[in-house]
Amino acid sequence: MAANFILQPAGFLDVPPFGSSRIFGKLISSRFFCNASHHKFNPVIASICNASAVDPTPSHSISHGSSTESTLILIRHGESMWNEKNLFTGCCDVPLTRRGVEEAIEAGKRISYIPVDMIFTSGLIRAKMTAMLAMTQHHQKKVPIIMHNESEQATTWSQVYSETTIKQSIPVITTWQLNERMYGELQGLNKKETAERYGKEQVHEWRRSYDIQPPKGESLEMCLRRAVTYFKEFIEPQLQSGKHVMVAAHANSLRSIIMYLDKMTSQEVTNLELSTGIPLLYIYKDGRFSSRGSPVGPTEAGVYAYTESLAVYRQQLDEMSH
Ligand SMILES: O=C(O)[C@H](O)COP(=O)(O)O
Repeated sequence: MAANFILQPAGFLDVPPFGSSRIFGKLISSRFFCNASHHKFNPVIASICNASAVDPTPSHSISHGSSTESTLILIRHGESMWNEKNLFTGCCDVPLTRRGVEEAIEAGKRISYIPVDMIFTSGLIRAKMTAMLAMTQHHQKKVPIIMHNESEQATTWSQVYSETTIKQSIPVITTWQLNERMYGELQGLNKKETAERYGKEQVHEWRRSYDIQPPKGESLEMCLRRAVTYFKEFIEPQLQSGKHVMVAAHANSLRSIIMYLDKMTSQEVTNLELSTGIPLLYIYKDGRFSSRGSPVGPTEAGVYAYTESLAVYRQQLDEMSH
């Protein structure tokens, strides 16, 4: 039985009274919801649908009456080889430096006790590397698996056939909507040299203003339109259904998402700077996001005291490893 036919995807299917039967769940999912061919014109839906089938159960959730609490981790990728050279990168697909690899591993240690059921990354290797390296440190010891739904064949050829293995996996959805802003004709140029040529103020405006586009590139506002639309449409429903989500992306796609989460004005966001490899934690509850800053380390008590759920989850992981 193929992975995307096994379990109902949370958030897509209201199971009827007799739907707790696994068999019935299979039939419903395969016929109406998780059949890759059914979604062949919508790879995004297919991807998420398939992912939900990979890991259907939140690793730990606490419901308070009708409300569920879930965690959201945002992380900017570690230092890339063009960050090191101080080049405008945008949508150019460059890997992490050695330091970037270490930052990703360090970030992984900092979130090693925070539950993660699903990962969303941009389509760029520096974000994917960061997510994967971070997960090598997680105490849950689940394996992140990149979902391949770019074609029907890719979906079929990447099926997992063991339910036990599926339970030990974390689906990773990659999507261009979380990519770095497209920096247009600045891509590949040195930031310092560009400031010398066009003036510091002009370059600062291109880099930090909300609605001014760099030459032939995207403004933050344009980047926000695709990143936040994707977030609302595909990530928020997962949080609503109780899944704990990590998003590995980029300075500007994350600045736009944070602008939305923290309800920042277009003026406030101009001062928001994100360091490479620093995870940020949000708690999602009753349809609201509250920012909890950045977990400092697995031994630091503070962050786990924020919610009962996090404290219990941490304790469970500790018990499992002893
Ligand atoms: O694309 C880039 O060059 C960086 O990742 C972000 O650049 P910025 O700090 O100029 O926005």
